Amino acid sequence: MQRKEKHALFWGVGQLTVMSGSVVWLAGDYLLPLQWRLYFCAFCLTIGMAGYWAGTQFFIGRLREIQIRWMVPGILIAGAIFSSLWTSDNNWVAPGSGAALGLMLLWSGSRLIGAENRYRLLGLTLMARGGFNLLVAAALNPDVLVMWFIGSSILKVLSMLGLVYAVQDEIQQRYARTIDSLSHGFLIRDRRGYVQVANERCARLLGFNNAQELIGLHVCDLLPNLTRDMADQYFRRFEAEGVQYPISDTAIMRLRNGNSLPVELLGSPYIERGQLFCLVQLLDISERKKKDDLLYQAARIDPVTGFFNRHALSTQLAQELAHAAAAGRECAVLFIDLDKFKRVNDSFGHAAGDELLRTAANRLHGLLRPCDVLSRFGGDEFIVIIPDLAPNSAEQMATDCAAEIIKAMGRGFELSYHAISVTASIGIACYPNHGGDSDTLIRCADIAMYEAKKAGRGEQLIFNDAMNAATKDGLVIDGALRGAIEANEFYLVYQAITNSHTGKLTKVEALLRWNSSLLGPVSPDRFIPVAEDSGMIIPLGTWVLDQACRQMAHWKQSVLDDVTISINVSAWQLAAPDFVALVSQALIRNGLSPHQLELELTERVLIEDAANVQAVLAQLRALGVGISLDDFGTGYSSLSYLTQFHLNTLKIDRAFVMDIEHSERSNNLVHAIIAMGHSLGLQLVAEGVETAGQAAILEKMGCHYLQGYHISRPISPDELLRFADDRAGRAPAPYSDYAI
Ligand SMILES: Nc1nc2c(ncn2[C@@H]2O[C@@H]3COP(=O)(O)O[C@H]4[C@@H](O)[C@H](n5cnc6c(=O)[nH]c(N)nc65)O[C@@H]4COP(=O)(O)O[C@H]3[C@H]2O)c(=O)[nH]1
Repeated sequence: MQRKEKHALFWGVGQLTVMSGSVVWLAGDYLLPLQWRLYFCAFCLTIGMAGYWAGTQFFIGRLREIQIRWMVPGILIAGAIFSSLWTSDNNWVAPGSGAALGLMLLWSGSRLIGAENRYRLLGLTLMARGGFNLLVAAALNPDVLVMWFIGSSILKVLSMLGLVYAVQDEIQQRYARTIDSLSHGFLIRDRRGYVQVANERCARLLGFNNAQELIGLHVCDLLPNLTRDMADQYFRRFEAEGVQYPISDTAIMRLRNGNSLPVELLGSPYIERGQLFCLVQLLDISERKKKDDLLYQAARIDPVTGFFNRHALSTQLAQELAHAAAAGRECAVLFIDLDKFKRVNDSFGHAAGDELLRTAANRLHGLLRPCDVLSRFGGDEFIVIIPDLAPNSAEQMATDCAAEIIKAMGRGFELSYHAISVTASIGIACYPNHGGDSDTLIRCADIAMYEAKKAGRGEQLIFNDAMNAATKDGLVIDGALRGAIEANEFYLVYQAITNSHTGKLTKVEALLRWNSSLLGPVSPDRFIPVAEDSGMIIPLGTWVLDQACRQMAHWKQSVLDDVTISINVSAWQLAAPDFVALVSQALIRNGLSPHQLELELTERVLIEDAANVQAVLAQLRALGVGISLDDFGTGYSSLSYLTQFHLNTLKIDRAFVMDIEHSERSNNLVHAIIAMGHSLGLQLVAEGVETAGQAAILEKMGCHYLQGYHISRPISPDELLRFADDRAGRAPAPYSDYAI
């Protein structure tokens, strides 16, 4: 039972028993014999007084448990005393009761007047009633009884009003205290949208001095993005059936000082006097929103460069493509890869790598239009979206932009502690020519970038279908390469390299062959680049080194005992930290002397990672292993490599040898290479010698060794042995019968 109801109960019981006692006494002997009326009235009086006393104590919060426990015995004792007093002289019943009641009411009124303000009216009326009762008790006669009845009825009505006022005020105060103690802002709006009730927290949240200032404002005054229509519609949602309460929404509220505050609104409807109201809780979510924003940023922004990351790029590109499709425009995607970035990271550390990425990104950004989008796609890869291009202009715009980027990247970077030069390779794909969705366009641009990288550093290429086919081929080969070593699908063939003057077999080149169980024979030109990309070249290269050395060991004591075997080594193998150890172990394991092994490198290997390569080559040279530069003349052809890397052998590419008989230019070029090789003390091998005429010219020019189909095709070990036997037994002569 609620507090006020208990109070009403006590007072009600008091009132009722007093009235019953009065009625029974006034009814006289008609109702009960005197003795019984005396008992009844004595107990009615004590119960009535106990009711007033307990009600008052309860009202002012002083009613204790022990007092309640003693109430019944107290009533019985007091009732017994009254009845024994009145039995001796019943003239005292009416004045005694009036006086006792009057004193009780005076006490009750004085307690209430001394309590809170809201009890004053009630207290006054009780005191008036008490005084009135005492007066009447003092001058009791039949006329006074009527007056007493009328007067006390009026005062009772006034007491009731005082009670109603006190109770209502207390309920309101309690209600206000409750909503003010809520940690959330809280307001009640009516059907028209006007604030009816608000708590202090709500006022503080919205920058008002007190809740009163909010009363009467329209919700549209607090929510800048809300129109009256929308506010009305919002309300109608409550009237719709099946809606779960509270309805939750987030909104930006306008503060009194004009600032805004993100809040979560929880709205619950309720009906009061047939009117629909909405009770709204306001939760300040500015901290949560800040965190959300941070998370959102973190999910979209690359922490190193501060530009979009891969995830944001896809979303952005999808939006640009949707816009382009709707507006009949074109769009270009530039896939940019910083060449040699890995080397910067490895040599100068990640801090320098990050600084390079940041500087490069800022430089890139400086070249773009405001509407272009720059993102770091991962590692050293950036993607630029050039949106909103006129029909048939995307490729031109993209190549112009790519040319500017390549130029800008080529200017070199002054980092905090290092000056670094990098180049950029760029692949371009355009919407709608190369694809209609972001994944396809990014993939196409990536493929084109890869091809651009293959074509040389600092290049740009637009995607075409042939590139796609090459990539698909690469993927198929990549899949088939897995497990191919374990399945013994590789073998080596050997191509003779003979002395140009004597025809004696001096060296053999080990060439890798792959007979794939899935794809059949696959040429090294197809699978070596794929193996290099996937990293498979490391175990494959180790296998070749081991196999070639083992074969050499097998040829010991034969006619091939003193030939040198040369094997091709890719850049990745050379970069592996244990490469020198692997070479040395292979030699020891197979009982070979280091000068019997020559490693063939391409020019690209030398420039990829010059500092590291130089160190590794120095160790290999120290070991006694020969180093030969393959395909000389096709790539960078920098003379500085020849001195810088202390090479033993220079292999002249077959592209020059091929035309030597008919092209004066090739002839002059080969001549110059041979002369230069002589001056540097290098051994010279001419590759791709296919005719006797070529062999004769090369011999005349002073080329030391010849290799090519004219001498022998790459052949199996047994055939090579027969070839060597044959050569050892007869005079120098053109030879081309061995072929596989
Ligand atoms: N047209 C013509 N071609 C001639 C003639 N004489 C030799 N050839 C071919 O020229 C290539 C010489 O090998 P390369 O320049 O090192 O070029 C090699 C080498 O770069 C790479 N390669 C082969 N085996 C290995 C290996 O074990 N490891 C690595 N990393 N690369 C290898 O694959 C390339 C191609 O190898 P192959 O297909 O075996 O092709 C071989 C050989 O068959 C000729 O007179 N005319």
